[in-house]
Amino acid sequence: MHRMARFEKVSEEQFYADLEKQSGLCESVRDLQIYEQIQLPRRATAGSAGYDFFLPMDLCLRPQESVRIPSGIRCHMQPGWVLTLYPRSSLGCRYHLQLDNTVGVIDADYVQAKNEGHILIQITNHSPKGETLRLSQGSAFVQGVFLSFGITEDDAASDPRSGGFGSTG
Ligand SMILES: O=c1ccn([C@H]2C[C@H](O)[C@@H](COP(=O)(O)OP(=O)(O)OP(=O)(O)O)O2)c(=O)[nH]1
Repeated sequence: MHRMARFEKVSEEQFYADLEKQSGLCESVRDLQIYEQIQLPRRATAGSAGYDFFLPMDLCLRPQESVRIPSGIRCHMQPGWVLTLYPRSSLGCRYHLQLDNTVGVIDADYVQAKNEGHILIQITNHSPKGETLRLSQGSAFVQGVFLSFGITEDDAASDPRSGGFGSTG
């Protein structure tokens, strides 16, 4: 097994700055000191591929509602690796919970971005039965899998990354 990455929390300032931008979330957590309780992603079993990401706050998501969740997490990776994010199967099956970008792609150089590489996770509750999704703080809600990748023989990309979500055009 390759050991090529390290999760850590973003700074408290960065976490709350990104949280402030999410009006729906902020109402309920403004006065709570949730930064201290953020947990690093972890695997549930010795053979799991997925690192569970835990909710930094309680979540109530009505049918067809979306939210961008600041995970509080950044990830250092060695070159040649990418972290991919997917819904947990249990939530996908019951609520058809989806990442709005279908799969999250966290690049190794994102950790150097101006926002400290803060991993943001945008999800929508597509419940076919019109159920509201309620999860409490600390619940696992998505999973991250590390993948290795190759590049083309004539690849010459050299620009540094400064942001995410469309920052490179
Ligand atoms: O669910 C996600 C997906 C991406 N990102 C961050 C990490 C990633 O490295 C960066 C850029 O993502 P991506 O390359 O998928 O988006 P893009 O629209 O192509 O943006 P860019 O031009 O910044 O590469 O945004 C997240 O925080 N959460």
